[in-house]
Amino acid sequence: MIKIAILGLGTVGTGVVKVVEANTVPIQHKLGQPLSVKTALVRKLRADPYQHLMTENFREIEHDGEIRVVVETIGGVEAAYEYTRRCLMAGKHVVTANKQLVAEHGCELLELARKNHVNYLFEASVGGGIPVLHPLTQCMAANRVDEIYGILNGTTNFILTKMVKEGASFAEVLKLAQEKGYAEADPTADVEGIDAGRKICILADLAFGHQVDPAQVPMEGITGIDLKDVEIAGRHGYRIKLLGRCLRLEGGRRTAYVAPHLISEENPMSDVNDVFNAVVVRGNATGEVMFYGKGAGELPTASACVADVIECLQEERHRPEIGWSADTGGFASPLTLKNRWYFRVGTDTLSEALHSAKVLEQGTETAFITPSITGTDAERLAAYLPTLAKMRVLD
Ligand SMILES: NC(=O)C1=CN([C@@H]2O[C@H](COP(=O)(O)OP(=O)(O)OC[C@H]3O[C@@H](n4cnc5c(N)ncnc54)[C@H](OP(=O)(O)O)[C@@H]3O)[C@@H](O)[C@H]2O)C=CC1
Ligand SMILES: N[C@@H](CC=O)C(=O)O
Ligand code: NA
Repeated sequence: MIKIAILGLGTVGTGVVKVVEANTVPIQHKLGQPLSVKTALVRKLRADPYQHLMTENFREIEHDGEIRVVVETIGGVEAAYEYTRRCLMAGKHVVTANKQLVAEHGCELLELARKNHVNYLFEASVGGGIPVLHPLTQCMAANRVDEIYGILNGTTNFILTKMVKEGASFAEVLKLAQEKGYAEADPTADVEGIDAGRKICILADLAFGHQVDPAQVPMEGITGIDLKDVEIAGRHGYRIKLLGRCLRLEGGRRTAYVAPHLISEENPMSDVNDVFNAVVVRGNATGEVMFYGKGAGELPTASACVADVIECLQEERHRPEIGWSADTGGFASPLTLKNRWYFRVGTDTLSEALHSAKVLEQGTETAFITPSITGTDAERLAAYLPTLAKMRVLD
């Protein structure tokens, strides 16, 4: 019998126990032995179906020689960082869903894992249950990855879908997303684009092999989206989605950002709804490859955690190099990127200078799409016009 422990018995932690219990047969088939959860660290003991697993004492897990893999689902940085370090130093593999910790300290924790001859795996941290990090680093290993973009946050995609399709209010759908276990403990991270920002940083780290500092990545969420723009975009063949995007630039530089985009209805990404996420990876040999599935929720996320547990146990003697350097040099501002931009301005005419813009609608306000311009030029234009909305178009 192989024993594992869980740190934090919330939505994902509980899902891990459920997946291990529900899938004993297929898991045993892969490991040659049964797998079971021995201990779960909680802040406070409570009445719960899994009360028999609970401890409030981290040292019980740290010093338990029987526990070979620890699944960290506490979230945040402080306690999660300290416990992860201590588990790795105690010679235990660590698996996590915690994108904040991976985005901020992943490179360093991978190095610590390497030194201690164990694994640090985090497939659940991006795209929840969608396999994306393994395909990126393994199946697409023969490519130079030039771009990744995607819908990376289940909560905001769920909110946008329900608001647009069912006319639900923002507050009511956010509450529903929290009840379903999709949202972060502090949902500001979801709605302000910070969660998607952490995920695009992890994708960029792995794709480009260099640390991307989340503090350098502009992150815009969905709170500024006006349903009026959703309607205008819809009448002209576009949908509005929150995208994370990272690109390789000329000269070896890289950039990343999160922002709402207009997406043509012809692009399958425009039809990714509810809690579903989709990630497109553009490799120089494969062209665009798209990954699609549930980006949040108890069981999909737990599925990715347990798969990482199985991988750690299967590959105890084989640790492939992920290739993620702590060097942050070469990161460029996404304002240098050229795109067409959607604008809605509070005026009924456009100046001569904007004659090349494609006007979508004109009344007391004007909605138009610019030719391809840099983010800096779009900012200048926004300062010059009475701008009510401004968004990149996914070209
Ligand atoms: N929910 C989802 O769909 C997904 C979540 N994730 C990530 O997974 C992680 C966990 O998320 P989720 O399960 O939703 O969050 P929850 O808030 O549901 O669970 C976190 C659990 O950790 C416990 N905890 C907090 N601090 C400590 C501590 N010091 N010692 C022991 N236990 C502690 C909390 O206890 P208490 O209640 O007492 O605070 C809570 O039960 C996060 O990093 C999140 O970003 C990733 C993908 C999807
Ligand atoms: N809060 C996150 C959870 C999964 O990463 C989301 O909504 O995507
Ligand atoms: Na994943």
